[in-house]
Amino acid sequence: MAERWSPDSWRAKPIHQVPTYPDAAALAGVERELANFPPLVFAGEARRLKATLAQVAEGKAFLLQGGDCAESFAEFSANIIRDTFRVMLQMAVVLTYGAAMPVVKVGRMAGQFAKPRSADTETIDGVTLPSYRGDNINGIDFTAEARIPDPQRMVRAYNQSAATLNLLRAFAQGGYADLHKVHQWTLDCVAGTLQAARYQDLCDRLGETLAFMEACGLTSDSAPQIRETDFFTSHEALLLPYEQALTRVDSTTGEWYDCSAHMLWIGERTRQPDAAHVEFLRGVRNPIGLKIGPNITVDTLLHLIERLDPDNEPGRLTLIVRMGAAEVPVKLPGLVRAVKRAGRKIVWSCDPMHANTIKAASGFKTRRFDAILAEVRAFFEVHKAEGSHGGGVHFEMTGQDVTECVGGMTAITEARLGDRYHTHCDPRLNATQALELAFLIAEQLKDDRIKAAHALAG
Ligand SMILES: O=C[C@H](O)[C@H](O)COP(=O)(O)O
Ligand SMILES: C=C(OP(=O)(O)O)C(=O)O
Repeated sequence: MAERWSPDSWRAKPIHQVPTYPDAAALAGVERELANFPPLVFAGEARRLKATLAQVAEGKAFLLQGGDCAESFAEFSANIIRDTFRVMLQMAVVLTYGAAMPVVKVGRMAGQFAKPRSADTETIDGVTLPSYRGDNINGIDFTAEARIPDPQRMVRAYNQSAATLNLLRAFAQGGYADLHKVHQWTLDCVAGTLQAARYQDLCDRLGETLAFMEACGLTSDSAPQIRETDFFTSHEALLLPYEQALTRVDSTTGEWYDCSAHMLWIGERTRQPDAAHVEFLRGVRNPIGLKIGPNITVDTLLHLIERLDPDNEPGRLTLIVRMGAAEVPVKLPGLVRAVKRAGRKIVWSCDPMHANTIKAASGFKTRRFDAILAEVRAFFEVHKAEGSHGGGVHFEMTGQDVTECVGGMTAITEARLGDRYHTHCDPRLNATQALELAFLIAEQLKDDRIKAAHALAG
């Protein structure tokens, strides 16, 4: 018999990585308040994303998921939102050329606030305080007061998410994403780099293609995808009181949707099959992601897939692999084979960020561009060898000119990390690095595509 689910059934399960709020009544008050707020997304949009991800699962589309490691109240402005959106549009154009298939754009935006941490506490100069867990939970300042979980922060995160989503919708549908404007998406901080030159070259070719299509009668009026795009939002569904409060019954289908974002994912640290986060997400009908690290076994993975996607619904489940380049060739093939043998229609995506975090001598957390690229390459190699579709990538990145990851063509060195290190948690690719990575991935996808076509032609 199917196990009963309700938006609060997670409360009876063991839970990891959640804060203890000192004032339970204040928390309950905020949960009631949020439950009365309008949903941030509506179910039909989440279903549209699921249908698009089904195309990815079938090998007919490619997923680009990216954005901040942790959104923050301090770094909240129209320019920051616009710049991340712009660099994602640029990456999508580059990847569309390489993969020769539609690119599904999903931002880690408009809700990506809560962070799982390796340790519950942090010690600086002999003082130990609770870890910072994201702006919707506590403050980043290293003071005892800032680190106390405050439920009012959820209300502020909701409002910031609503404003962010509003702007993203306007950009995506209001003319900014028109393919005739591709030249204008280049950010000032990227201008003058090799990536900018390569991108301009691509734009020129795209301009000629658009002119040709117009001459054939295919205009923005007859093909709206030329003047607007779909842009979806996602975040880790970590802070369950917030997620539950935004979970609503869809009036058209009678099904439950978590209306805080189109797509939600379960992190590597909270994917225990019988614990709260899996319990919560198994019951909502959004497309969902599951992060998997090198220690997952075939049995656990198949058990999790069964729990999260019992109907084997294409587009429902995206497995986001984050193992590190060295582990991918060892651990991933067996998982891909088992999933294939089980007939599961899932999306495979590569997160080359989370198993590649290191500490620089200066103390900054960083990631090496080469290690990130090596993991992406290893991921696609495995899928090619297994005859499966490496369907997407998942990056922590920003449109800002930060110096948080080392390497890439503009050669950010460890010594320069302190110049513009603004992340609230993990190091992000800057706009130039993100675009460079998109070009390198596009080259590989194009190469694989051409080789596959030749092989088919005999
Ligand atoms: O983004 C992911 C995690 O929140 C992050 O890697 C944890 O960082 P920590 O190891 O500093 O806690
Ligand atoms: C915490 C994250 O990832 P993971 O669960 O893979 O460590 C994240 O993507 O922010």
